[in-house]
Amino acid sequence: MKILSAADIYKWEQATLISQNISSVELMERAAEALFQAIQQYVGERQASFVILCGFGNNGGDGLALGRMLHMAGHIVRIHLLEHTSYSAENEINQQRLHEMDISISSLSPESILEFPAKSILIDALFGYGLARPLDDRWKPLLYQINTASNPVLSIDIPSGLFADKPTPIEAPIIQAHLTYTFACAKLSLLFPKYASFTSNFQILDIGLEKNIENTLSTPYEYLQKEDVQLLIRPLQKFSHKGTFGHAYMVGGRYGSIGAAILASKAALKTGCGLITAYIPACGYTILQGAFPEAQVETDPLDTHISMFPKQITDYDAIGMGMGMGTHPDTEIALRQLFERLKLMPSIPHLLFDADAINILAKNPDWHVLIPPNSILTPHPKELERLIGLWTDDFEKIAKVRDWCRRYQQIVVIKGANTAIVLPNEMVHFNSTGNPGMATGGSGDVLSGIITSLLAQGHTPADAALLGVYLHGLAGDIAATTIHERSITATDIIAHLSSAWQHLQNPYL
Ligand SMILES: NC(=O)C1=CN([C@@H]2O[C@H](COP(=O)(O)OP(=O)(O)OC[C@H]3O[C@@H](n4cnc5c(N)ncnc54)[C@H](OP(=O)(O)O)[C@@H]3O)[C@@H](O)[C@H]2O)[C@H](O)CC1
Ligand SMILES: [K+]
Repeated sequence: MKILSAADIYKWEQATLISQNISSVELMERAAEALFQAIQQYVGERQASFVILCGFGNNGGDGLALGRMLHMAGHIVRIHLLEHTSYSAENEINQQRLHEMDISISSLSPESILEFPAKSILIDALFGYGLARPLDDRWKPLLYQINTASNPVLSIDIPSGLFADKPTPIEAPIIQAHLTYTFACAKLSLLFPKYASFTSNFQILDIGLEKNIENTLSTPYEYLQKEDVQLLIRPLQKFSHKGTFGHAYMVGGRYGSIGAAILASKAALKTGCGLITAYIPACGYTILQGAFPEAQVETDPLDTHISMFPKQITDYDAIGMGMGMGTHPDTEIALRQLFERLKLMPSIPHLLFDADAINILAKNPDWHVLIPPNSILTPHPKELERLIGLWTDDFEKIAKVRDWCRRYQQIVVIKGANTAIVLPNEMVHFNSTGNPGMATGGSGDVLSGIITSLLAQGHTPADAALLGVYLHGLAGDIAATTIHERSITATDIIAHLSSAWQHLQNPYL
């Protein structure tokens, strides 16, 4: 699914009105109907109480129309409307519809002192994507009352005060929504860690905007969903043997963190590659063989860390390296020598660099040009910062990574909530699966194993990164259905990979 700018969503909306021959009030009614259905689901069977805070534009219009529908369904509804010199036409029509039904509207100003009945749900319909500049300090008292109330806050389209597609200064007043119902497509700001306190959760509501028109709007940003990744799966063949599914080589571990290599290797096998060989320092031999009999194990001549890469390393289909590897100077030299060898080879395996492999690369900026094109780097935010330097906001971070990927023709997977996969063509895919419980030690090692496995199975690097990230998040989401998010471990993610495959390949789920 595309992630569009506010300007493009407006174009999409206007072109839909013409192509479907409907009025903007009818489209607003459709949007309110979608909101109403979603909120009915949120409250369940019970009668609920709502306080709807409406602005003077179409975001406010949505709130007014929703208020009418909730009232008609028997809920207790209080509607507040910002006093203003002029309202949008659709807003006025919806005010009129409420008057005709004798549903009262109270006035609201930035100075209002409000009382929210206990257990009522607050609906934020103050500003949507029409926000033209950050809200000024005059709005602070009103937004403070909403943000500090114990009531749940549901935002319509976007938390009021937040720009959809450009940086918002976080010292400006912004609604802190528990859940945002956003129309037609995801918005960039809903996906960025910097705004997480305003947008902890969101749900996309389909309001029937014309698909053909969406296809004409171009954007470098995509929201990665099930239907996108299903297209990337390579089918299993009846006459397959273990060689068909590729041989992955997992390089990592040092004294004290052999577990990282075990997790990555297990995840690789569970994702479906035919064979895996782990290359670890000698101290890990017994541990790895004991923990994981399916793996083949090769060891470095040194006991504590990796000091060389064996000659045959280039015989494998894919190599994932760096998990728990450490940055010992010997390891650094070994990596440099590997690059020299790769340069001389006519064809090389697909490569994934994680954790300490990235830290070594960050320490040596002159090596960046040596990383073979189409390699995958999977940094967490701190590793990314070491690699590309600081950024002032998430928009700049993404711009810097896009620049990096184009310049070096590499794929960067920025790990975190809504992991972003940035491709050499500068497309950015934000993942839709995963949960906070996955921010746990070893989760990244599992992701490296999954992606390396998909590379070994013959997926292109871009497909392996997209499918791998989605699958990893999905396994975590399925784990969270039976294990509390706080208790999810990396091993649980591996244990649920099989269900994630089943879910992904089942069209009815
Ligand atoms: N996506 C869709 O297809 C649909 C979306 N809908 C809803 O419409 C809103 C967008 O509505 P719009 O009227 O364009 O804008 P807003 O309601 O967000 O607000 C616009 C008014 O706010 C004023 N404004 C802007 N910035 C500020 C500020 N910092 N302080 C005070 N006032 C501000 C602006 O006036 P200015 O001239 O002063 O800029 C506008 O008057 C969208 O988010 C959806 O909720 C449709 O209902 C259905 C289809
Ligand atoms: K809003």
